[in-house]
Formats: sequence, structure tokens, C-alpha cells
Amino acid sequence: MLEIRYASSNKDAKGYDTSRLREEYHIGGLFQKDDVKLVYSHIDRMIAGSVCPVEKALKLEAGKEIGAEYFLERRELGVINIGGKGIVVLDGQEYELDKKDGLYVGMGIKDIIFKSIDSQNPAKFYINSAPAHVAYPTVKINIKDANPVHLGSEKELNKRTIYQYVHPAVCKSCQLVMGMTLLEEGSVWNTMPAHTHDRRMEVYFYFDMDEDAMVFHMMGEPQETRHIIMRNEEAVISPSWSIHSGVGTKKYTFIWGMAGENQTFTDMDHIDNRDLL
Ligand SMILES: O=C[C@H](O)[C@@H](O)CC(=O)C(=O)O
Ligand SMILES: [Zn+2]
Repeated sequence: MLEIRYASSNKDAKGYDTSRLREEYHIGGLFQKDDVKLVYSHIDRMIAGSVCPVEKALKLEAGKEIGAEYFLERRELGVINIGGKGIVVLDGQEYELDKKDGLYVGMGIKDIIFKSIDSQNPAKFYINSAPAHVAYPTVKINIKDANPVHLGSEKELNKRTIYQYVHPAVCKSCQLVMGMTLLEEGSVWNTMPAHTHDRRMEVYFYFDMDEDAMVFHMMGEPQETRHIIMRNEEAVISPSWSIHSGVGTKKYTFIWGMAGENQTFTDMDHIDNRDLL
């Protein structure tokens, strides 16, 4: 249920071939029917994964890997539903999540259950979780409650809106920051011009893609770039030393989540396009 990924050094990553890059950073096999799939990255101890309840309800449980009595004993959680209508039950209280609805769940919630309303159109819960030290209130976040940041232009093929869901402008969290980026029709690039933020790691999750569509996800140090091919409903870990940017062959949407030293979204180190190698 919980797969461990250790942190990798920028010095080692330079020598990785395609399969090793994928082994370290790419996350596939998400959203298996009636299954919880989680990847525990040792980079900032971020957990990313999927909960896909179809016929039955699924519980989020703590394994030995996190050494706690229950999943959120010392963690916080961000959830965004990318499927049909679903319900998250937190210590008995129900939160209904439509497609693109999010939920911040604070530390200390013991019992976490995920359900679909219609098994013909099941909910698909994408989750990020980071270590926490304070119990902040649970908040449901509709895309209309999210903080929109408009970026890019048609000319640069990167016109998009970044919806900040779990972010200081919307709700309190210990370190988790999470949101969703929607591209305008015809725009194919995300996060280009690229940036790094050595203070925080990031995980990108690409979805709403046709089966034959691809996103070439750009990663690596700015002068040592690589790509990882992403298909629908796949995620990729971005170490803090790495750029994270993608270009799609067809339309796509993605969810990003960060954890680390701070929550200052605007402190990224921008890279001039002329400096990438
Ligand atoms: O640090 C921030 C993250 O990389 C994303 O918010 C960027 C993003 O979604 C985009 O530019 O499209
Ligand atoms: Zn970033």
C-alpha cells in the first residue's frame, strides 16, 4: 500500500537513464479500483497517492512506515477529487466532494473514510500529506474558494490559471501547499519559464488527458535537464533542486503539491529561458 522512495542527490541524478529516472521520480498505477495507493517520498516526507473507492468504502490507515497510531496523528492532508461525486467521512462527519472540490484535513482526525456516490461514475481522490505539528481546522475548498493566479500568454503557449487550494490565502496548514493549474485551450506549457525552490519539494499529478496524450515533464537542475513522459493520471516527484515544467501533446490539467521550509509561493528562483541547458 505504501511504497517508499528515498531522496536522490542532484549529483547522482545527472547519470540516470530513462528507466532509473522513472524508478526514482515517476508514479504510475494510481487509481486502481477499490484501492489506496500511496508513495512516501523521503524528500520532505511527502506522501502522494490515490484513493479510488468504487464498490466499497476505503479507509486511510497508518502503516509501520509512519510509526503512528493513525494516519493523521502527526500529519495533515490535502484531497482533491478528480472523478465523480464522492464523500470523505472524517470522524463521522461527511464532506461531499464534486469533481475538482478539495479538502484540507487537519492533524488529529482519526477516522478517514472515502466513498463514491455512484459506482458507475466513481470518485477519484488524489491526496498529498505532509508532517504537521498543529491541528488546523478542516476546510472544504471549492474551486471558487481557491485563490486564482493568472499566468502566461497565448503568445507563449502557456496561458493558465493556478488555483491555490491549500494556501495561506485560503486556509491554514502547517506546511502543505496544494492546488490545481488549468490551461487555456491551445496553451500547452506549464511552469515555463521554469523555476526551482530549494526550500520546498513538489509533486505534480497530471490528469484529464486522452489515453494517447503525453506530457513531456521537464526536470533536473536548470543546466542539466531531463524529461519524463507522463500519461493520464500519473504523478512525478520533483526534488527541491529540480525544475518542474511540462509540455503536452493534447490538453491536460495538473495538481501540484509542495512541502518543506516555507509556504511562500512567490519566492521561487526564476530561470531565464536562455539559461536552460
Ligand atoms: O511552485 C509553484 C508550482 O510550481 C506551481 O504552482 C506552478 C504551476 O502550476 C504553473 O506555473 O503552472
Ligand atoms: Zn514550483
